[in-house]
Amino acid sequence: MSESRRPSKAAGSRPGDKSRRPKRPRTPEGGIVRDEVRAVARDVLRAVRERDAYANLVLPGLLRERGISGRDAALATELAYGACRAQGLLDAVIERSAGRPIDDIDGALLDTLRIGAYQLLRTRIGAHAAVATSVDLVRAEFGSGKAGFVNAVLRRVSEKTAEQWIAVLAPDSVQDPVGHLAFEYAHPVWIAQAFADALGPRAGELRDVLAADDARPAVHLIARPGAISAAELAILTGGEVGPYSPYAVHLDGGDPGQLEPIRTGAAGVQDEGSQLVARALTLAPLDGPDGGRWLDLCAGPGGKVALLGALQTDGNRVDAVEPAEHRAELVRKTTRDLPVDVHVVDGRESGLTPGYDRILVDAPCTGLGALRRRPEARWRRQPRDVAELVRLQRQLLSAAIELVRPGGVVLYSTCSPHLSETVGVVADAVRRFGLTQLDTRELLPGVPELGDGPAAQLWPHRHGTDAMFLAALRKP
Ligand SMILES: C[S@@+](CC[C@H](N)C(=O)[O-])C[C@H]1O[C@@H](n2cnc3c(N)ncnc32)[C@H](O)[C@@H]1O
Repeated sequence: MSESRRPSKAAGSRPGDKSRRPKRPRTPEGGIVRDEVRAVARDVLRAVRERDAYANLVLPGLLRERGISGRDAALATELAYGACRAQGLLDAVIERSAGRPIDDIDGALLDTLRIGAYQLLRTRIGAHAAVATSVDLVRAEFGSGKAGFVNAVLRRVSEKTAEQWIAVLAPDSVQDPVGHLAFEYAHPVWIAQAFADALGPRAGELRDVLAADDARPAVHLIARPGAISAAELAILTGGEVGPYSPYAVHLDGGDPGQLEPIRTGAAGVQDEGSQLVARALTLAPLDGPDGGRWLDLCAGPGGKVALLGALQTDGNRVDAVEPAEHRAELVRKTTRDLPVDVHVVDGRESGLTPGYDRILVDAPCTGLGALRRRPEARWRRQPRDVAELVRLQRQLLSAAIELVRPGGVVLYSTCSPHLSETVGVVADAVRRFGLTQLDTRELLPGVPELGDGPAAQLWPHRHGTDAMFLAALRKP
C-alpha cells in the first residue's frame, strides 16, 4: 500500500489554489490530452464492475495495447489494484461526499471517482492533479455537467485526510474493534471477523493480517526440482532465495513471464506457501512402504501437481484430477515433461482405482488467504459462498479417504483460513472416518509459528506466504 498522503502536503495543494496549479497538457487544437495512465486504471475498474473481470488479468493486456510501460505502468497498476482493494473505504467516503447512496451514482462516474478518491486518500499524488485528471477523464467522455459533479465530489473528498475520514466514518474502535479495523484497512467485516476467528488467541494480530493483504506481494517463483536450483534461479533473476521452501525465489516485482527460466519451464510462478503444501504431502510418514501411487484430487491449474511430479521417484507417476477442461489443459501444459496423468472428471466420483499412498485435496475455497494477489476478490466474495464450498470440500475429502489405502495419508489444504473451511471440514472427516491427525507442523520443517496443531496455518504477515491451511490425515 502506498503511504497515506501527509496532511501538510494535501493542504498545500488544494484544488482551488490556482497559484499552485500545474499547466494541463493540451492537444494542438487546444483540447485536453487524455491522461492514459488514469484512463487505464479507470478501464480496469470498469471491466471489474461491468463484466466481473479479474483486475490482474485485464490490466496487463490494456497496458500492452496502449503502449504503457515503466513508471507509467507501475502507477497505473498501483491505481487500478489499489482502488479495487480499497473499494469499501473509498465508497463510504464518496457516498458521504456526494450526499447520496453509492448505488445512485452512475457506474461510469463511480469508476473515475474511485480512482480519484484513491489518489487523494492513499497516495502522495497532489490533490490538484488527482481531481483535475479525474474531471478531465469524465469531461472527455460525458461532457461538462457530469465533470462538474465529479469535481464537486472529489473536492469534498480532498477536504480530509484518510485518517480524518476514518475517524468520522469508521465504527468505534473500542465497541467494535474488528469493524473499525475492517473499515480502516478496507476489508468487508465478515472477512476481517473470519481472520480474527482463525487467529484465535492471537487476534491481536488482525491489524497486521489486514495490512499484509493490502501490501504489494512479492512475486514468488518455484525452481523446478531437477531443472534448476533455487540458488541458480535467484542469480539468473536477481531475486532472493525464499526462507522456507527449498525451491522458492522471491522477486520484488516485474513481469515474471519475461524471464528466461520461466519461458523454458525450468521455473514457474507459485506462492511459497503452495510449494510447502505440495512438499508436505511428500514428507508425511505412512504406515508401511510408499508404493508410489500419488493423486492430486483438485489439480487445476497444476502448480502443486507439477511439484509432486518433479518429486516423484522410481518411475512412478502422479494422477491429477480436474473437472474443468480449460483448467485441465493448464495442468497438461504445466506438467508436460513430468510423470503426471490428467483425468478430466469430478473428484467426488472419479472412477479411479482406490489404494493411493498419498492424496492431496487442495480444495476449491473462498480464497480469503490469497486476497493480496486478487485485488477485487474481497468485495466479490460473499458470506453465503462459504456454506456451499464447505459442502463440496467435505465431499471431496470423503472421496479422497475412500481412495487412500489404509495407512496412507490425505493432505487437506485450502488457501483460506476461514474456520468452517479448515478445521471444521477436517474435524467432520476425522469423526466420520476415525482418521489419525498427524502433526502437520512437522511436515513444514524450519517454518515457525504454525499454530497450536495438529493442523498448520500459514499467514502472510508471519511467513510472507498466502494464508494456506493444511492438515495431514492418516487412514487407520
Ligand atoms: C484451489 S484450486 C487447486 C489449485 C491447484 N492444486 C494448484 O496448486 O494449482 C481447486 C481446483 O479444484 C477444482 N474443482 C472444483 N470442483 C471440483 C470437483 N468436484 N472435483 C475436483 N476438482 C474440483 C477447481 O476447478 C480448481 O481448479
